[in-house]
Order: sequence, then C-alpha cells, then structure tokens
Amino acid sequence: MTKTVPADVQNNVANHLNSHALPSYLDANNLGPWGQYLQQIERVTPHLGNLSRWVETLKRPKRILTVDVPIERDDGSIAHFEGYRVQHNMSRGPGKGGVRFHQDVTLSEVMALSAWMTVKNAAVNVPYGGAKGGIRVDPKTLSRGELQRLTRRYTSEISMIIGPTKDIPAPDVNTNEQVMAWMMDSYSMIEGNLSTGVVTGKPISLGGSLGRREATGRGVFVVGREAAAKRGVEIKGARVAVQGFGNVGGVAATMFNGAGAKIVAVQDHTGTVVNEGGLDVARLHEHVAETGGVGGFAGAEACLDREAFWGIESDILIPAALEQQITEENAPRIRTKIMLEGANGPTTPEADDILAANNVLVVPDVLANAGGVTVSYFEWVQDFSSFFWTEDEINARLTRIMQEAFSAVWDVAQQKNVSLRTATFILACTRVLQAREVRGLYP
Ligand SMILES: NC(=O)C1=CN([C@@H]2O[C@H](COP(=O)(O)OP(=O)(O)OC[C@H]3O[C@@H](n4cnc5c(N)ncnc54)[C@H](O)[C@@H]3O)[C@@H](O)[C@H]2O)C=CC1
Ligand SMILES: O=C(O)CCC(=O)C(=O)O
Repeated sequence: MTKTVPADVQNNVANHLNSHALPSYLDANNLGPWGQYLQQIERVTPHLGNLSRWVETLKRPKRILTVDVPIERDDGSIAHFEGYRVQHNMSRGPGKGGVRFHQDVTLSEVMALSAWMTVKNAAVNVPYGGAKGGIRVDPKTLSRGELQRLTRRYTSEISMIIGPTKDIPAPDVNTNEQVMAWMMDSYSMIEGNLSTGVVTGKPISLGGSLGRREATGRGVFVVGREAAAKRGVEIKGARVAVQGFGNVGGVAATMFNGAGAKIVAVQDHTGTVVNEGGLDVARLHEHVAETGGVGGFAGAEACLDREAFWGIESDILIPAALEQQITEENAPRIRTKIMLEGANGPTTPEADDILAANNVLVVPDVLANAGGVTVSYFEWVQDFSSFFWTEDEINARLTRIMQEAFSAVWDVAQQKNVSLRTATFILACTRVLQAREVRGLYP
C-alpha cells in the first residue's frame, strides 16, 4: 500500500517543522502525537478562509507546565515522577481536559491531547478551551497510599494554574473518581475553601454528576447509531470489535450489546478475546474486575495475538485504548464499515487515508468521544449552581448535543467533500479562531 498523504500536506508539515514555529523543547525528527495533530491542522487550514491568518495560534500551546512530583514510598525511599499540565488554548473559555497516569506519558503526547481537547470542546460547543495533564508513572506499581500521595503532590505542583474558572481537570487513562476526589481535596486545602468546581468526574457524593462515568461510552454509542444510519448498518446483529475495555470501551461495548449488537472481539493490555457468537459482556466485566484484564476470559472461543485483532471482520470497530494504534502498517488489514474513535488520536493521518480509500467511515475522536467532556460541563454547571439534575435529564441533553454535533459535521463533510475528521476540525477551528480574532491581541 502506497502512502496517500498529499504532497502539499507533507510539504506544509515539513515547512512548519523547519520554521520558527517548532517549540525548542521538541525533537523535529520525533514529534510523536503532536506531529500527528500538526498534520491534522495542515489539512484543515485551506478551509479556514481569512481565519487562516490566526492558525499559528493552534500550533502552539498557550502554556506548558512540567513538574517534578516527589513522593515517599511505603518503604521510606523517595521516588520522583515527571508530570505535566498543558493548556493549549483558552480563547473560548477556561482550560478543560483529563489527567492521565501512564508509564508512556510524554510531553508531546500531553500537548497533542490538550490540543484535541480544544478542538473537541469547540466541536460540541461547550464553553471551554483545551488542556490536558499527565504523569509518567505506571500506577499499577504503586500502593493506594503512594497513589494518593502522588496525586496530592501533583495537584499542589499545578495548583497555581488550575481552578474552577482557569482550568478544570477530569479523569483519563488510569485515573478515576477517587483520584478526582483527592485532587479536589488537595486544591481546596490550598485555597482554604471547598472548591468542588476545580475538577469534574468526581464521586456523586462530592458534587459529581450522575451519568459522567458512562458519558464517554454513551456518546460513542449515540454517534455510532447516527453513523450506522448513514452507512445503512443495522445495530441489531451488527458485529462490533473493541480495543480497550476501560471506562470508554467497556461502556460502549455494554451499550452496543444492549442494543442487540454482537461484541465479537475485545482487546486490552492483557490479551485479545474473541467469540463469533458474541462475548458475554456482563461476564467479561466481572472477569476484568476480578483479574484486571480480559486475558484468560473463560467465555472466549479463542485468544488471538495482538496484531490479529485488526484483521477481525466487523461492522463497527471501536479503538478505545491509546493513540497511534492504527497506522499505515495495520490499516490495510482493517475490515470494517464504521470506525468510532473512543480513544484520543488512535489513527495516524497516513492510516486515515488508507481507511478512506477502503470506504471505512471514520467518526473522529474529537466528535465520537466528546460525550465525557459534555457531561463534565454539566457537572461544572451543576456545581456552580448547587442544583443537581436527574440522570434522565443529563442523558437526554447529552444525546441531543451529540446528535446535533454529528449532524452539523456530516453536513460540512458533504458540502466540502472532506472526511468527518476534517469537517469536525473545520467547524471547531472556525469557532476557536473567531473567538481569538474578536478578542483581539492587545492587553
Ligand atoms: N475517560 C474519559 O472520559 C475519556 C477518555 N478518552 C480516551 O479514551 C481512551 C481510553 O480511556 P479510558 O477508557 O478512560 O481509560 P481506562 O484507563 O479506563 O482504560 C484503558 C483501557 O485501554 C487498555 N489498554 C491500555 N494499553 C493498551 C494496549 N497497549 N493495547 C490494548 N489495550 C490497551 C486497558 O487495558 C484498558 O482496558 C483514551 O485514549 C482516553 O484519552 C476520551 C474521552 C474521555
Ligand atoms: O471530562 C473532561 O473534562 C475531559 C475528558 C477528556 O480528557 C477527554 O475528552 O479526552
């Protein structure tokens, strides 16, 4: 399979990388996910009209904070971890985006994740900029006490740039309601007052919102239903394959299964399990709760190796693990009709072109997984007013926002004959740069 990235896009990225725009702390030869994001920006720029004079704004994070996070281990030794909080853009509102604890976290990754938050928040029109945080740590190697000390120290180190009207963290990979509760408590101790609005994704008992835990997977399901209708795929009986069985993939699998789809394959960091007749999703959740992963699930007909997962025939494929999973190497083997990006950044631009050529409809991360931040927005609003909504109200509002966003993106894609990813970027970047322009530059 030949590379299908148009020459002008490649040249633009090369020129960009050679220009003064490359931040000095990045290696031009190894840009990682940030390079992937820059290529996506190159693709949208020709569609931005006069606003393209502001596009450089999107190629530079507004603020990057790197912190050393020291903790005392249970054995009395001291360990140091590197953490980040990147605020990519604040033109439309305060920074918003999750915090990831993972052994492979890099600055390039957090920069890209923060930029995708800017695009995502504008795509569903919630009044936020984009931000993201992370610590390079394998949390599975920490005791509960060590994890709490790490979270509290990290919160203290970034406390000067976060806050309910400045930047509001939330859960992402390997972080959850408990981590958010510790972050809120640490920040409140520093501020000297209870500050529930500083993070979202909190436990319900601490000002969390009903429906937030399921919101990202629910949003993936809602846009999946819309995409299936456009592509003529019946959800009932559809074959669905899911990579990642955590907050996003686990909920999305449950919802598709509940609507009559067969979950024929699931892959996570412990293995790949397959059942042609459909995996028992409820039992798989129990197995993961007991063992920490899908590997060894007794209800599987077969266990495949990692790469074989991408060759499984499906109607709907949901990557819901990490970025850069679908590349020019495995994209030609993918046999699906619709790909719903539950994960952030799972598909490289080269793979995007291969999937398009093979008639796979890709619903991009910045649209498909926006349900989480949408309900985070509801949580933040509820905390400010101390008035809490029912789960039905939350789910109905979430569904409406996701459907409207999908429909607006679909129309732009049709009008301009571009992919759903570029269409989402057109809508979102226009909103961000209009805000930038109308605010003006002078202090
Ligand atoms: N939690 C949220 O609300 C949101 C999460 N996302 C994105 O969704 C993705 C998943 O996030 P969560 O479900 O929250 O994380 P999680 O920590 O709950 O689950 C992550 C899943 O990915 C699997 N995984 C990790 N490494 C893997 C590998 N190398 N191969 C296969 N599977 C692997 C894990 O086993 C686990 O099942 C990430 O890209 C995240 O940024 C996007 C929007 C919101
Ligand atoms: O809920 C949030 O604020 C952000 C969730 C997130 O990190 C994401 O959408 O990637």
